[in-house]
Amino acid sequence: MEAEKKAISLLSKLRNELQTDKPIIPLVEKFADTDIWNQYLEHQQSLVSESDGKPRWFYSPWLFVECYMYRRIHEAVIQSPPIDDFDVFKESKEQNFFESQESIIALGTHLQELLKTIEDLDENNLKNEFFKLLQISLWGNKCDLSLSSGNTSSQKTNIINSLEQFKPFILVNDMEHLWSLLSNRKKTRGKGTVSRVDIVLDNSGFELVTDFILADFLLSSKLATEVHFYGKTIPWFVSDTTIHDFNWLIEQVKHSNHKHLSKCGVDWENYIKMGRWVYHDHIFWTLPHEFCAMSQVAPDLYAELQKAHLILFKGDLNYRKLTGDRKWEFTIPFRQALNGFHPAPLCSIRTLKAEIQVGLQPGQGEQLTASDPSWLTTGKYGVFQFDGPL
Ligand SMILES: O=P(O)(O)OC[C@@]1(O)O[C@H](CO)[C@@H](O)[C@@H]1O
Ligand SMILES: [Mn+2]
Repeated sequence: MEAEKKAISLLSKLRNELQTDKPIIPLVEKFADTDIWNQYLEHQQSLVSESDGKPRWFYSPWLFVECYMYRRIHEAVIQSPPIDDFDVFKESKEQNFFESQESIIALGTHLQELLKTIEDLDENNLKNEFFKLLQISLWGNKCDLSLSSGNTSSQKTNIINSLEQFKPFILVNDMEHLWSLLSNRKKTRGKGTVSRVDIVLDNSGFELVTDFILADFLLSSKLATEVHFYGKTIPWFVSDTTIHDFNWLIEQVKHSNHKHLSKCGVDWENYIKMGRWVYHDHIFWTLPHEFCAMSQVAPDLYAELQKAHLILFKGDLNYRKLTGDRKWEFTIPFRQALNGFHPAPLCSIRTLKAEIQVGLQPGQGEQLTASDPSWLTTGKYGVFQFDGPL
């Protein structure tokens, strides 16, 4: 109880600092990333020219203060042993999973039915199935909990039946490039060679299930021989996946009463045991840095990503970090916004929740603003935005 009281008082202090636009202060508790964070704060400070020279909550870049807020929430917890491994968002993440049960069962059933005949599917049918599961993973990204302020944001209807209806809302659709890349590699790779797809995960719960379904299909269709996942080391943007969420979800699926779903769970656990699915942790994902800084700030992670043949970046926050969260013109090419970040061919799979979008056709953004003024922030629109080999 003493520890809880302490954590709550630290959180109240944080809320007060935020609400009254106090200066951003350095982190105090020693943790793996404390020094890098404090260096970054100093760098932000050097950019401020006002009289007291301190970055403040209301006048600093949104990406930076938002990441800082989640890092400070974590600091309040690690300063309060013995509850220092407490995940303040655990309950809402689990609730999202349970509330999406029907939809999850429908997806598990769809996958298991598909796997029965996958060996006999011709090229065209395989491609159609690939596109379906990509779109499911895209719309799964609607279900994040930070946009809804931690309120329920589960998937209640069977998403498979809605794919055609949602298609007009895909603003950039590079799915064909993904297919060409993976199917050409499948045809030309020699026996025993690897095709590796890396997925930079976003939200736990329903979205993570859609990512697992896609990853299972990638192996079962032989479009990939290995899938590597990247999660967050600390609780992040409410619903983001940690190793605990990753393992918890597979356990839940495995112990489901539904035979198709529990089969999914058994298979997924086996993929992990066999090293065909690999989970990676790295503190870089919970730093405020944009991805073009990765090769300098986290060269080991950059080198790991370079081993992939394709990297899928899930979600809105990853898109903001890919593009530096800048006020780009809507028509600027995606590659230009990536600003030199190119560990391997990559694709952002993201529903739009923040006021940034690049790579649109001339006039497309203006047209959307006229017909649907909140198009950038509601999660109603989505993109598959690919940046191919250099
Ligand atoms: O990355 P995700 O889960 O798709 O979205 C995270 C998000 O909801 O959090 C922020 C709002 O707090 C926005 O950047 C973004 O829309
Ligand atoms: Mn998220």
